[in-house]
Amino acid sequence: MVLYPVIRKLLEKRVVLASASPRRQEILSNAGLRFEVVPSRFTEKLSKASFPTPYAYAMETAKQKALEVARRMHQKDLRAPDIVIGADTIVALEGLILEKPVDKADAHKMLSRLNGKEHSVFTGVAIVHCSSQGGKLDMDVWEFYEETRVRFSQLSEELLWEYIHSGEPMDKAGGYGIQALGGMLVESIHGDFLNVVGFPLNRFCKKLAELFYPPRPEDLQREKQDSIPAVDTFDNPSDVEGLGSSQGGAQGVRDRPWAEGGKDTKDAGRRPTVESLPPTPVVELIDGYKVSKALFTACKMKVFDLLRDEGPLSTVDIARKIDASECGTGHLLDICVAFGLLDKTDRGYSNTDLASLYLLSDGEYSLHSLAVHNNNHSWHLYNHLESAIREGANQHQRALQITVDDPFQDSFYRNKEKKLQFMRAMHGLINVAARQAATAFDLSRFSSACDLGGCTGALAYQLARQYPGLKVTVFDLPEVVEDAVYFQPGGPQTGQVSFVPGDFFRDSLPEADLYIVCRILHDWSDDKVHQLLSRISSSCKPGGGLLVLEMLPGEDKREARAAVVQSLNMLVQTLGRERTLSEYRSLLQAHGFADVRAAYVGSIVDAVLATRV
Ligand SMILES: Cc1cn([C@@H]2O[C@H](COP(=O)(O)OP(=O)(O)OP(=O)(O)O)[C@@H](O)[C@H]2O)c(=O)[nH]c1=O
Repeated sequence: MVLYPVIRKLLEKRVVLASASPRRQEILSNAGLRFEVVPSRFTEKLSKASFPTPYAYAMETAKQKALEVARRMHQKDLRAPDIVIGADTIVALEGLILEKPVDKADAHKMLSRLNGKEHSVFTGVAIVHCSSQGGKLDMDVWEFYEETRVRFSQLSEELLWEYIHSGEPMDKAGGYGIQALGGMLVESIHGDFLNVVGFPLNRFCKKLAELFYPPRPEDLQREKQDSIPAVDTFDNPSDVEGLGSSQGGAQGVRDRPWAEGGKDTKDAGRRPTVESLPPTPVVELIDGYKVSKALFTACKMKVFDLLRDEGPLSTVDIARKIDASECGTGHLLDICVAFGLLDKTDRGYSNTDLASLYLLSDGEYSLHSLAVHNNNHSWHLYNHLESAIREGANQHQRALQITVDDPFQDSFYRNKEKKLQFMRAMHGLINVAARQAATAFDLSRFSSACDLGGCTGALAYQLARQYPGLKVTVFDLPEVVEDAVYFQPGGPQTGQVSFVPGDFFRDSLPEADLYIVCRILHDWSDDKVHQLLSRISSSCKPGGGLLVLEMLPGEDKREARAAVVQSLNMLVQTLGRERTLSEYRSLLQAHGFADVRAAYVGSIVDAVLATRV
């Protein structure tokens, strides 16, 4: 029996599980999936230190496992499967990533660490969608992860050793198997059990459903209920696929009684009554701005820095130190707790791991400046969203009394403090996305790259780290380059990266095998994009590459919420918009690029790589 209709869709495809884990095989075959098993030969040797989070490491390993199998199968019989699934399960405790123990002593070390404490189990999953044309393999990658929190009870040495001698720990992340004897070590679990066992089946099904049946607004209600549709909900999967986005077909409303409540319905008897109203995400949507604003304010008032330096602290102490009322501070802190940014115990408030990672003003992956930038700048523009919608244009004139021909030169770069604020915000954002962007494709065939509009060099340094033979030039306006020095990391990569001042619309571009535009094209109108692509195309040698890093909305390939929000943002703030993969494909082909490939890698950017003909 197949509960999720999307599993049925996969029955028509050649699916390969790139995993030797018997648990994964069992979980997926129990779900009714039909697949071949081709264990990956990718050795799990990625440098853990180069990942901002444990789950980023698990997702990358999962992706590499799946890509290795897809490439190998393609090479072997020139027929890649349609879909390759890779997964990687890790245990994370206090910043440490635990994989499978190498021997009994290692298992003992791991289990002793976990003893009496709560840890997280992350499984990263990569779904690689393959297609081949003329013998060339194209791969789109979709990735996600699931976290489950597991608490071990306090265990004696004797019990630990007895468990280790059972042999069970050896092929399992963290040195235990929750599904068997190891279940006795576990006091509590919060989250998906199967995720601990090795495969987050529930999230996998939801992800597939998103990919194959992108959600319609009215589906949000059901999503909120987080339910798996009943068996008979989608008897014929094609019914669901065929639903139009506007009115919904006759088949479509079968499992959406609320869809019939509209003015035009003939069946007014099925209108929801106040007793039968479904849970609504609308209030949450309405309240969204309050939460954003609370986060901006906590960042501005440096609450997270304070708690890093002096926490845990009580409300009274925090209020005194940030020079605020006790009652107001209490509200702010409670919101931060409710949204997972602060922990509250008898000893007071302290930062959660999430806040420590992203919200300290000087953290390596700090998004603090991005929050402050949204507060100080974007917020004012969004006050005029209605005008932006009516006029189809950005709102600098109305909100900030400036006419904008160039959204950067005119609004940020005229004032040193504004410029640095903007650079800090972009630096944080790109730093978080840089690793996924740099590894979305294998770029090792290029020996030089030029990052156009590369700002502080956040992406350039990550590229240098990933490809030790690559020389990267960051090309940006003189006023940006003069301050990029404040953002340079130390380390061996410094020598690989250089900065050249210039305007990519006017000055000649530095020579390179690979040109990169990361979150640049979305700032500009089609005319300007054509101008820039034509300049890149003239500088790029045949066989050279162009890597476009932008969000890719539409294409029915994945949930596109972040991309459509970003596209709206471009309307309000710039002269551009987000473009779909088909649009990029046409643009790039029009300027002499071919072999256009996409990788759906993250929530901040996706990647499109093309080769100069
Ligand atoms: C915490 C826990 C883990 N596991 C197993 O740990 C392996 C992780 O290793 P991996 O590297 O993700 O996978 P693998 O087994 O090496 O297979 P592959 O996908 O080929 O790399 C997987 O087996 C999982 O089931 C359990 O069976 N039970 C548990 O409670």
